[in-house]
Parts: sequence; C-alpha cells; structure tokens
Amino acid sequence: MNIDGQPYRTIFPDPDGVSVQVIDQTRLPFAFELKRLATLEDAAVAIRTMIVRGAPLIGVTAAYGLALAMRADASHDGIDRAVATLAATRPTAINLRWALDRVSTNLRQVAPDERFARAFAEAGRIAEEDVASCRAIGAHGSQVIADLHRAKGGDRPVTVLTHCNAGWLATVDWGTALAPIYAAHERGVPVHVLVDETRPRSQGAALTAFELNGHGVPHTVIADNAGGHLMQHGGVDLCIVGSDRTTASGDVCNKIGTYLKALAAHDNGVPFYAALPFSTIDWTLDDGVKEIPIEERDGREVTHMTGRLPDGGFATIEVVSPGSPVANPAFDVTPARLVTGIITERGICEASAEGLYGLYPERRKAA
Ligand SMILES: CSC[C@H]1O[C@H](OP(=O)(O)O)[C@H](O)[C@@H]1O
Repeated sequence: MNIDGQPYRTIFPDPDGVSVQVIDQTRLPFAFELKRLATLEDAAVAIRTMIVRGAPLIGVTAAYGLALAMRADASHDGIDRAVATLAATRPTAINLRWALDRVSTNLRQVAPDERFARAFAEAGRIAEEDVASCRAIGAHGSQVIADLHRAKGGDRPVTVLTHCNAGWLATVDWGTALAPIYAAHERGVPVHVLVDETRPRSQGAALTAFELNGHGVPHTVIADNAGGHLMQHGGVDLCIVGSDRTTASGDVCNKIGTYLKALAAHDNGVPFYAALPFSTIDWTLDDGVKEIPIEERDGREVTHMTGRLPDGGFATIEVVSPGSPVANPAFDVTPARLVTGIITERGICEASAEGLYGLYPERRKAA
C-alpha cells in the first residue's frame, strides 16, 4: 500500500537475487527502515523479534528463510534444521507452519544445488498469492461496509472498529481486516476507523494508525478499553479483525483483547467479522479455546514501552511497578458463536464448519 503516495510491500526480493528486504516494523511509526535478510538466522530473528509480524507475513518470511537456509546447507538435515528453527520462532500463527510445509514438501526431491532457487521461487509465489488473496478479501469485505452504509441511510461514514494491526503491514500487501476498509475507501464508501491501540506492543497505535495515515483513511486511535463503551453508545457500526489461526469450526484466534471486543459486540448487536486467507485456517482443529497454542511473550513488553522523545530520539521507559510479576499472553480465541462472519478470498461465510467447508469443499475431511 502507499506510504505518502509511494507504493510499498512489506517484503520483497533484494536486487542481488539471494536475499530479501523487509520493512523493520519495530521502528515504525517514527522511522521507516528496510532490513536485508540473507540467512536463516536473519529470518528467524526477524520473526522472533517482530521486525516482521502478522500471520501471513510471518509465513512468507519463513518461506524465504527456508530458501536462504539452502544457500548455507542444502542437505536433507539442512532442510530439517531450517524448518525446525523457523517453526520454533512463534507458535500461534498457523501460516508459519503452512508455508514451511508447502516449501519443504517437494524440496527433498530436488537436487541440492537447485534447492535455493526452487524454494526462493516458491516463496515468491506464496507472496503473490497472499497479495491476490488479501485484495480479494478487500473486495468481498468492502461490500459488507457498503451495505451497512446504505442500511444506515447513506448520510454518514461507517464506523469500523479494528484491533491490533491486520493491515498491509501484517501481510505482503492490502492486509486482511483493513483490506475491506481500503477497498471501501477507494470505491468512495465513507468509513471511519476506530483503532484499538492494542497493548502491550501497540500494533494499533503504531502500525494501523501509520497505515491509515499513509493511505488517507479517516480514523481515531482509542484505548483498548474504550471499545465496549463506544459500542454501548452506538459509536460502532461494525468490527473487523484479523486472525492468526482460525479453526475448521470457525473459532478465531487473534491478538489478545479480541475476545473482549467480540463479547462487547455481541452484547450490543454490533456485527463482528474476522478477515483471513485460506493459509490462516487450521483444518485439523475444531476447538480453538482448548487446542490453539497461545504464545506467551516476554514480560518486558508489558513492563516497558518504547517511543519517541521530543528531540526525535527513541527511549524505552518502565511503566510497571518494579518487581511486580507480569503475564503476557499474546493471543486469545473468540468462539465461533461470537463471530458474525468470516471474510475470505473466496467470499464470506458463517463462522462454522458448514460455512468454511462450503467455501473450501476440497478441504472436507475424508469420510
Ligand atoms: C493478518 S494477521 C494479523 C494478526 O497478527 C497480529 O499478531 P502479531 O502482531 O503478534 O504478529 C495480530 O494478531 C493481528 O490480528
């Protein structure tokens, strides 16, 4: 998407042909910096430290990371080691495992000296598919916004609340939850986005707000705990969130705090959608609350915050009483019963096995 009129993607091959460039998301919104990933370790560190983040982007980065690993060790053990290293970086987003399986599956049948080129090309295909999928999610989802705009009289913007960052920075381009918003904005449907700051890493305040500013989409950043109140007072027409893993039954795992927004939406009759591509669906799971692994991140993400000083420098400050124990689960699971619908690249379905298998019939379990 655009940054001040200049189109960007979050990850792209370096002109040298043997590495990739990524936007360092730990430096946004106050600094725009690219980082070159040339090795397996570069890719693993980038995912683990959230230089790149967001389920689809994590998958694409892992795919390129496996290719980069082939430059150093293209043996069978080298493939196994690279897959294990990348799979261990973050446990929740299923896109990571999905991408590694897709790239590694046929790699062993290829001659070792062809494995880098084959894996690098496959990673590129995954990236292009992600762009196409997210663009399609935008097209399908923008119709929900357009229909709401008409249903509400067509004389005011549709207010959409979103949580965390599920925009183009979480994918290769377009995004998932934000794709319908971009598409609606570009087709002239007036929208106003309520951006949950999304503690503790503030992906909303730092990344979603950065995206929407860069693309000229009206928005307001709000404290995480304000959403329920705004819904009670008619301030929210629609919620759209992303997902890191959605089960075959429609349970939606997403950034911590999503479940609380879904409860408030349900209590106030606000439609609550999850937007996600096929690569985010885990067809092996049915009970998301019991079965999806929830990443526990470093407590320092809660006890400290990093921001910009008045002189433009960066500083990290402590914001919790020293010595207090901290818990930092990074995701939660919204049961399908609280989800109005799931917006995918193939269309919109109800959050259920019937809905998802209806869009992806080839995934029906063998009888
Ligand atoms: C389109 S996936 C975006 C998804 O990923 C985020 O998690 P993180 O920033 O920790 O990678 C968040 O759950 C978003 O909804």
